[in-house]
Amino acid sequence: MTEHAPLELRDASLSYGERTVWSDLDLTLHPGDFLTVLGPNGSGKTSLLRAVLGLQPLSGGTLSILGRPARRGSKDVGYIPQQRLIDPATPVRARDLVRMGIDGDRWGPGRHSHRERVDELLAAVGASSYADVPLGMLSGGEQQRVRIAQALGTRPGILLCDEPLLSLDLRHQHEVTALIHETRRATGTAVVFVTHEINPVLPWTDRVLYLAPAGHAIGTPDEVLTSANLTSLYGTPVEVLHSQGRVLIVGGDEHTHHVDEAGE
Ligand SMILES: Nc1ncnc2c1ncn2[C@@H]1O[C@H](COP(=O)(O)OP(=O)(O)OP(=O)(O)O)[C@@H](O)[C@H]1O
Repeated sequence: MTEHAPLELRDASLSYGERTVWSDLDLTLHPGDFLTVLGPNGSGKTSLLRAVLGLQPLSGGTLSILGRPARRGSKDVGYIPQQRLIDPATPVRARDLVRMGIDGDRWGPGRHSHRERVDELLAAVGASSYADVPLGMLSGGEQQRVRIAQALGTRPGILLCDEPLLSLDLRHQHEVTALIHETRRATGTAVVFVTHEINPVLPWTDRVLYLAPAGHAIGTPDEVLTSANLTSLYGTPVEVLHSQGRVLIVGGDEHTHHVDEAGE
């Protein structure tokens, strides 16, 4: 039996009406791969996630997940949304949210058989001690851990992360990215991580997909993040600087490359 890749795109393109967001995209993710998706506002990063989630059809080419077409609600795809703080008044507890990741969005009393799995998922993300606390009372970093546990509920082959670090401080950014890295090592889940800031995920990134108005580039961070490459992708001078293991991109659409507060 052939092993199917968690994600395969062949000659893929995505358009909204007349506007083509990206095209000629060829990409194969293997189990455990960590792909970081970068690009300026409007370059189609979210659209790529929506295509993998089965919410947005391609306008050309093919996309398959473990050998099957993308499908809305697929248990093969886990999704961690952008960090949004939850209403402090919500009665939903951490363990309820994680159970919804296993059950789908069905409410009602938890099925007893899932209790162990929920406990296991909460423990894997270090959230056992606040399993019964309402979500709205947790810190942003704690909420994001619970969302990771929820996304892993169905043991997905691919984990989509949509800027999950927004509004987290540096320590929590590091904890969340390290957790996602450990998860893909332990479970073989391939990771697609959309972000405006490469540095928090640079240590874990196997390959970068850089989407830009003039095209895209795929390769290791060293291959893709060069002044020559980005200058050609943006069509305007861009300089890539390296300092103490961090990457700083100057020029292009500068405001899309936040320099985190660790920068000197
Ligand atoms: N449903 C839609 N109908 C028409 N155009 C759309 C739709 N969704 C997105 N677009 C357009 O497609 C382009 C890509 O949008 P997308 O949200 O994928 O970019 P992005 O890289 O995620 O941007 P950002 O970094 O700002 O989140 C944008 O120009 C956007 O306006």
